[in-house]
Amino acid sequence: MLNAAIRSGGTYLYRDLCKFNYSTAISVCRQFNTTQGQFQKLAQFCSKSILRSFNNKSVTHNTYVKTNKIIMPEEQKPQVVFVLGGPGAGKGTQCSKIVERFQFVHLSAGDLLREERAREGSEYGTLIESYIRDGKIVPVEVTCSLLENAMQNSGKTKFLIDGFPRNQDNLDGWTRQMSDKVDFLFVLFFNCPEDKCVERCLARGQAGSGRSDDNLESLKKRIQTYNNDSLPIIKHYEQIGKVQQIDANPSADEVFKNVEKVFVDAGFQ
Ligand SMILES: Nc1ncnc2c1ncn2[C@@H]1O[C@H](COP(=O)(O)OP(=O)(O)OP(=O)(O)O)[C@@H](O)[C@H]1O
Ligand SMILES: O=c1ccn([C@@H]2O[C@H](COP(=O)(O)O)[C@@H](O)[C@H]2O)c(=O)[nH]1
Repeated sequence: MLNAAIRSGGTYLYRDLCKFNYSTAISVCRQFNTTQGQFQKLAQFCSKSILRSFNNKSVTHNTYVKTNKIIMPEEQKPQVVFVLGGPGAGKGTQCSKIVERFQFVHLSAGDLLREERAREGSEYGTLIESYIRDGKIVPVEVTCSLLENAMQNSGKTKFLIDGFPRNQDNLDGWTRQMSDKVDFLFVLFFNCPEDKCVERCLARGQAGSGRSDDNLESLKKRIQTYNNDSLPIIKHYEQIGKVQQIDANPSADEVFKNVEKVFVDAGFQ
């Protein structure tokens, strides 16, 4: 359809562009060197479908990208921070504080998997439960789709992705499916001694978390998976200068002082 539009040399554009999805429409506009005036005409014509898509996708209407003669509204990609660290390091606790202070959306990959496990009729419920209980990492196709859906459904643009990517399969899958769609900022890494992680998870279990993996047997496996599979991913991001490391040992409020500084230094108010 895109090729047909391009071949038709422009006359096709205003009449039929509204039938395209957002990305195709943008692509056609670029191919036709659409000017700002033409774009406005197009926008009026296609107000029902295209403009609604633009709004959903948080296009910055006042900003125009100028490349040669092409003048198009610039799409603001969602911003993503990955939050990593051992089990019980305090990722979820700190994410709640970041949400309150900086209005990010917190998406815990573990929570999304637990929700999917509990969803009636889910084809992945049994698989997810066996992976979680064994401290193993669920195939990325499942997790990445849950994350992408949650991002789209939120209608927001600043995300903390907590507990992902946890292994090479996660990283490869995310890169394939999501890297072009988002603006990745950095990894927020909570560095916590192993004994402290275990102590916190066991206390959380005893306090009634209801999690099937807050027990010593599952924790041994989770820590092994973390050391073998997740630490190399953190090292990878460190090598490309994308890790903000936080000491997760002190009290939650003390930890947050350092977290807050990272976000302020990154330009968030
Ligand atoms: N800095 C801290 N000092 C003491 N306890 C903490 C601290 N941060 C979190 N906790 C407690 O430790 C437990 C684990 O914290 P949290 O759920 O935030 O960790 P997490 O890294 O998200 O864990 P998981 O990866 O297992 O989901 C919770 O009961 C929480 O209240
Ligand atoms: O990307 C992910 C995130 C989580 N899992 C599985 O869930 C449990 C619990 O995760 P928490 O982050 O501690 O809530 C984890 O041990 C994995 O089994 C996953 O597979 N992929």
